[in-house]
Amino acid sequence: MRLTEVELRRLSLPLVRPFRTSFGTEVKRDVLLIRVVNDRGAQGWGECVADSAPLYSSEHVSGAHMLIRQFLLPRLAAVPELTAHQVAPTLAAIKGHTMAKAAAEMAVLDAELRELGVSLGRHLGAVRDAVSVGVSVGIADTLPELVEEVEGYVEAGYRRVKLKIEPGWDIAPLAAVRSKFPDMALQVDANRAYTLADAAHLAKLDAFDLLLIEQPLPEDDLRGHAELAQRLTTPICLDESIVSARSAADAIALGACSIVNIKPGRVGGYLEARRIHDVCAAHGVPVWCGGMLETGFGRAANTALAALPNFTLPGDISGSDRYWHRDLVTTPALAHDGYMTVPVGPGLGVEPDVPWLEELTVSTETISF
Ligand SMILES: O=C(O)CCC(=O)N[C@@H](C(=O)O)c1ccccc1
Repeated sequence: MRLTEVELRRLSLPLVRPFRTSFGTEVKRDVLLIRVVNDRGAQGWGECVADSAPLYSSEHVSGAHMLIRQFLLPRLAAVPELTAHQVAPTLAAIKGHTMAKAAAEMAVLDAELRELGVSLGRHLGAVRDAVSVGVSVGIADTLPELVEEVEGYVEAGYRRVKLKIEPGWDIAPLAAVRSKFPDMALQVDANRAYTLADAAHLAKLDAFDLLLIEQPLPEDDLRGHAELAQRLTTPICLDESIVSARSAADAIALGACSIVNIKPGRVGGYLEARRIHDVCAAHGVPVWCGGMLETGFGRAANTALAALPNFTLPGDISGSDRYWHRDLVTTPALAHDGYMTVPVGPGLGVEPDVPWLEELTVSTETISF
C-alpha cells in the first residue's frame, strides 16, 4: 500500500480508579491513536502505549507523537508499496522508540489485514477462540481496600490476579490476599523496585505459591536476575528487560528468566512480539501477554496475540470495564469467566466509537502524502 493520509489523535481518558505501581499513579490516560489511510482508501488503527511521563520506559506519549510525525511517517510514506512486514526494516535507522514504531506498524498491519479480510489472530497464528485472562491490581492505600478490590475481580470471574508490589508493600498484601484466596492463581509485579541486596527478603515470597515474580530488578540487570533465580523457587518473569527477540534469547541463555511477559508496544510491534513468542517456545519458556492500560484497540490486538500456542499463562487483558467507563471502540472487550474472546473481524476486528472518540479528543492532526 502507499500511505496517503495519517491522522494523529490525542485523547484524555479518565480511569475508573487510580492505578498505582512502584513507579507512579495514573488517574487518566493520555492516549495517542494513529489512523492511516492508503491509496485504495483502506484505513487502519494503531495505539501508542507510551505513558504521559517516561516512568515505565524512556518513551512518553508527547515524544512518541513528535517522533512519529517527524521521523517515522516521512520514511513510511516514501515506500511506494508498503507492507506491515516492511515497517520495522524501513524504520530500523531510527534508534529505539519501540512504542512509537509499534503504533505505526499496528496501523499499517490493521489496514493491510482489513483489505485482505483477514483477522489479526489468523494472521499471527492464533490457535484458540478465547484466551485466559487475569487482572492487574495496583498498590492500595490499605490492606482492606486491596482485599476488597481483589474480591470484586474474583466475583467478576477472574481466576488470576497480579499484585503490584514494592519495598514496604509486598509480604503483608500477599499474606492478606493469599489467606482470603488460598487456591487462586496469584503473581506479583515489582516493576524493577528491588535490588539483588533484597534477595533474602524476596525469597520470603516463595511462601505464597506464586505463579511468578515479575521484573524484581532493574531492566538492565540480567546477571542479577540470574543470581536471584538461583535463590528463589518462584519463577522469575521479565517484562521491561525484554525489548526484542534477541534480548529474550540472551535473557533465557543467561538464566535470567523462565517466563516472559510480551508487550507488543515495548518490543516494537505485534510482529516482533510473535518472534519473541517463537524464541521462547523454542526454549520451552512460556509467555503471557502484558498490558499497558490499552483502550479497546490495543486490548483487541493483545487478545489476538495471546491466542498463539505458547501463550500458556493468563495475560493482563482484563475487560475494558476494568479501566474505562466507556471504551473507544463500539465492541469493548469484556472478560467472561476469566476468558476473553479473540476478535474474528478483519484486522483488529473492532471499530471506533466515533462520537465518543470525538468527545475525548484533545487534539488531532492529519498529514497528507
Ligand atoms: O491490565 C493492564 O493493561 C495493565 C497491566 C499492568 O499492570 N501494566 C503495568 C506493568 O508494568 O505491566 C503498567 C502500568 C502502567 C503503565 C505501564 C505498565
